[in-house]
Amino acid sequence: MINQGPVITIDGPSGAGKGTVSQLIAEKLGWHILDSGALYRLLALAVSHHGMSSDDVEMLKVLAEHLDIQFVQSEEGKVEIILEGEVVTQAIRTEDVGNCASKLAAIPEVREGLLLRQRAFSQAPGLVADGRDMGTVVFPSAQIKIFLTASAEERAQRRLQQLQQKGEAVNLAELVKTIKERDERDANRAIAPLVPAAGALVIDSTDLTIEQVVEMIFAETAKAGLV
Ligand SMILES: Nc1ncnc2c1ncn2[C@@H]1O[C@H](COP(=O)(O)OP(=O)(O)O)[C@@H](O)[C@H]1O
Ligand SMILES: Nc1ccn([C@@H]2O[C@H](COP(=O)(O)OP(=O)(O)O)[C@@H](O)[C@H]2O)c(=O)n1
Repeated sequence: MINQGPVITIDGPSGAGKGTVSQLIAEKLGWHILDSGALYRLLALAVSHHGMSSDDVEMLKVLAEHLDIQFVQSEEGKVEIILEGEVVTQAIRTEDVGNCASKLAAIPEVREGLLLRQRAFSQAPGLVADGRDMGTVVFPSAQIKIFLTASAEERAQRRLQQLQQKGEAVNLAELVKTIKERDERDANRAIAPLVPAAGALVIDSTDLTIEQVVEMIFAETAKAGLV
């Protein structure tokens, strides 16, 4: 792998705060960001748009390799996600798309198809990569590896608020159930299961604020001499 600058990987289960924290760290450092979950979500949406079967794994691999995606940064710093010419920034964030993404993510050919695309995000001055296997598979030589977690109940509560703000009708018991199902699938799949990378700093954010988590990761970055 060509090293295009330092990489911070932030892996962990759904709702642990990875996306929020990655964004804040990337802004603070002026580095690039990879939201790898968005790639799995985009693939899920494309499969549904094209009416494809998830049994045809070779076709899924081809689609993953060639999916027409753009991450476009607006002047206000907001990122719009475009799939095959259509703005899907909001459309990929539904629970349905997330569940479908989680199922596709267990297919080895899908992960293989997305691997090089993810590595291509590693560009100077540096990258903050958010996902499940960033430190274990995609960027094994990352300078800093974080495993961010929180209790399933806390994560479901956070997700509830997030979805309610977007006007999506969900209930807490249902969310706890799907979060646990997703944890189970992520942790037990044969390929790239969700586990802390060797040497990762494990942060349990259940009783921490977003700012406290950001500070802890920033302190690691400073300790490693990257800022
Ligand atoms: N440490 C924290 N304390 C409280 N709420 C948090 C914390 N970290 C994240 N959140 C909130 O939880 C929700 C889910 O966070 P998100 O970054 O989307 O998680 P992930 O990317 O791990 O799925 C967001 O609404 C976010 O503001
Ligand atoms: N690097 C990654 C990122 C996401 N995923 C999968 O893709 C799904 C969507 O990722 P996400 O981070 O956007 O979603 P949430 O689980 O936070 O809702 C997850 O449920 C994972 O199963 C993965 O397997 N590997």
